[in-house]
Amino acid sequence: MTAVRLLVVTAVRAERDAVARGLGPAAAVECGALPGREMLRIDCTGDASSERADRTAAGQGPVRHRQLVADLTAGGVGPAAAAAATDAALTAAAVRGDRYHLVVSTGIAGGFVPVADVGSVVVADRVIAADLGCETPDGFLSMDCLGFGVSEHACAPHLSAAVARVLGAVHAPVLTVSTVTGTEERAQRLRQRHGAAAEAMEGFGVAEAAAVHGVPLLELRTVSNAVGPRDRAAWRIPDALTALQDAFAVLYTVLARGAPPPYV
Ligand SMILES: O=C(O)c1cccc(C(=O)CC[C@H]2O[C@@H](n3cnc4c(=O)[nH]cnc43)[C@H](O)[C@@H]2O)c1
Repeated sequence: MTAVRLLVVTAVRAERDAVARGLGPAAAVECGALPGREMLRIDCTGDASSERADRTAAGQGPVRHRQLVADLTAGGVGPAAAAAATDAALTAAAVRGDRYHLVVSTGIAGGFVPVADVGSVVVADRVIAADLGCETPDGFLSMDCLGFGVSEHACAPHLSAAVARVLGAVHAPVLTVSTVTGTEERAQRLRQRHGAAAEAMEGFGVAEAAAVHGVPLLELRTVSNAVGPRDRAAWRIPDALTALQDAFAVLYTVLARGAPPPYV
């Protein structure tokens, strides 16, 4: 079976480590693929995942798992940091002649309640740069309206739909913002303009780099807070990190046992 090579980009280490726990139990090793950047590598097909295959297949005969090698990086908060980290990793892989099959942008997010409640999982069908453009008296003009490029990227349609189905997740647009929404007014404006399920700060940056390299994209978010008036005390970050870990355990089975790459 073809080995799947995966690049996972989070904003912070707590998210990266939750992903590593979900993809485990194989140990993550520092692979130092890039100067000045930490990269964890997990080969999910070691002895430990053979045990997992045995558990999964108990009483059903042997189930073969595709080899899955995941590189995990915490690229920083915001679309610029995310784009830089993703491009660096994709360029290094291309130079090594060892290209990735899939890039996953992931972490916690704000949810547009009730489409995505706190504690829920969102898999993007597309990522939208929601505050990159021009504010005018007649409304917001996006990058494509201005003729400066695109303002959204599609995620791998079949894969993202399959992952959402298996996870029981919301499958809808995820916004990328440089400024976290902190008022009901802006939340309503974004809700009406895009019909999105969640907002976060990195997806579009990851997507821009992935598009340049021609690598398919997934964005998977777990909801730690409602989009709207700032209420830090209501954030459920530990729960969202646990949900992220659980979601990646499921993603592992989809990638290791579902349709092989190329992802479409
Ligand atoms: O201190 C605050 O009030 C505050 C409010 C919202 C977000 C933050 C962050 O530090 C979030 C940064 C981090 O988490 C993702 N995230 C989570 N929830 C949201 C959200 O509602 N809107 C945008 N981003 C969110 C984001 O991707 C960043 O990586 C602090």
